[in-house]
Order: sequence, then structure tokens, then C-alpha cells
Amino acid sequence: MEQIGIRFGAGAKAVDAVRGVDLSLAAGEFVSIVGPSGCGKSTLLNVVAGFTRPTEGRALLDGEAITGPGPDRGVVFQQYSLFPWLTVRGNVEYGLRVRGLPRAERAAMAYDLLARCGLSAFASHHPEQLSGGMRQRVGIVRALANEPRVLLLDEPFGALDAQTREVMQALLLDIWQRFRTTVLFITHDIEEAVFLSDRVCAMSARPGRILADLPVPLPRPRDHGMTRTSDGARLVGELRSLIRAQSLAAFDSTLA
Ligand SMILES: Nc1ncnc2c1ncn2[C@@H]1O[C@H](COP(=O)(O)OP(=O)(O)OP(=O)(O)O)[C@@H](O)[C@H]1O
Repeated sequence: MEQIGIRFGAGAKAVDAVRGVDLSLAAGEFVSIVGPSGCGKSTLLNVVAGFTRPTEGRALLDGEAITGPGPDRGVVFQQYSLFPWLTVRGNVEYGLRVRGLPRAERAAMAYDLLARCGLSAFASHHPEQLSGGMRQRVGIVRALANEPRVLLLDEPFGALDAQTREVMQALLLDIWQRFRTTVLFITHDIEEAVFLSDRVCAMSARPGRILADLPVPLPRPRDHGMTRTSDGARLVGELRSLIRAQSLAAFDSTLA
């Protein structure tokens, strides 16, 4: 992302959501964005997804300007976005069908992906027969089926309970370690960002800017205890105080 600025609306009602954001991800990197509510995290992700056109600057993928959505970017949102009328396998095959892959090839690819992500036993289930965590797992697998260059995850575990969330974080890392897809991850949860990422970017209150872009000094493979070691806890503490100050600033400005 190069000098991205995003303004919604015009005139007196215009909202400057994001201003002057420069951010690049190397191939295979896992980068999270954290920040106070309303600072423009989802808006930035939507620019990379191609759903939102920036008012200023540009977003590039492998040097090419992003002008709209495409199969080279897989997106998973907090709210489950599976097709309820399709089975798990049908959902995973959907993008492959749109891309025109022959039936046998689609089936083989979906079978392989589901097996690698521990979902084979659920291939014939419909989404309503699955738990929330399982649905998000299928959502991630469905996004991976298109072999995207980047996986864009917008609070994918935000609706899950704490235990399921931890299990899903570990599963996501496991999947990422095997596929090595570049990941841009949005979350409110600082521990989650530190546990998962190579780098964590903290955003300011609106208009959102990148205040800090910090490497995570934890080895891989990770376990949840690492966020409580001295290196992990120091980073979590640093990010938390940055964001607390920004949240307070945002709150004060709404009261003013
Ligand atoms: N389509 C839109 N029209 C007008 N304003 C918008 C639009 N989309 C987002 N905004 C505003 O832009 C700002 C950034 O929104 P965004 O959803 O990106 O924030 P966020 O950091 O993801 O928030 P949260 O953490 O609460 O999900 C907010 O003030 C929001 O109200």
C-alpha cells in the first residue's frame, strides 16, 4: 500500500477514515493490523481486497495496481460467509467451478485441501450442521482453494469463544505454515496478533495511520505460552499502551 488515503462522503459530512498509509508485505509473510475501533482496519483490508477504491495512493499486488476483487486474493470475514445451500465440499469447490476447473479436478483438489485441514469427515455436511469454529475453518479452506497470493482475514475469530479461538489460531498457523500464503490479518486482540504474526502494525485513531510496525521476536512453531514470555509480554504491553492511548484519544474526540 502506497500513501493510501480514504475519505467517505463529501463536504461537511466527509469522514477521513485512513490517511497516508504505507505498508508492504513480503511474499509468505504474516502481518497483523491492530488498532482502536473505527480506525480504518477493515477499510484498509477492503482496499487490498479490491472492494474499496482509495481516495489517495494505490495498492499493488506483485507490482500491479489493484482495481477490483480477484481470485488472487482470498477474503474471510468475521461473519460466516459460506453458502448455506452448499455442502462443505460444495463451498470449497465453488471458486474452482467459477474458475472453470473440470469436475474431476475440482473434486480432487477439494478432497486434498479438506484432508490437509482435517475436514474430510465433514465434506458432506451443510454449514448449519457445523460449529462456528468449524465454519470459519471451512471459510479459510474455501479461500485457500483458489490458491490466492494473499489471504485477507478480517477478525475471522471475533465471534468465537475464547477456547475455540485459541484452537483456531493454532490451526490457522498450522495451515499457514504448510501453504505459506501471505496473510494480512485484522484483529482487535493484541495477543492474537502477537501469537500469529511476523509483524504487528498498530494504527492510530481515525484518520488511521500506521503508528508502529513491530517485528514479533518469537520463534516458530509457536505456542500460546510464548505471548507470556518476557519477549512476548513486552511486545503485547507496548502494543496495548499504544492502542489504549489511541482509543482514549478517539473517545475524547467523540465527547468533544
Ligand atoms: N462506506 C462507508 N461510508 C462512510 N463511512 C464509512 C464507510 N465504511 C467505513 N466508514 C467509516 O470509516 C471509519 C473506519 O471504519 P473501519 O470499519 O475500517 O474501522 P475498523 O478499524 O475496522 O473498526 P472496527 O475495529 O470497529 O471494526 C469508521 O469511522 C467508519 O464509520
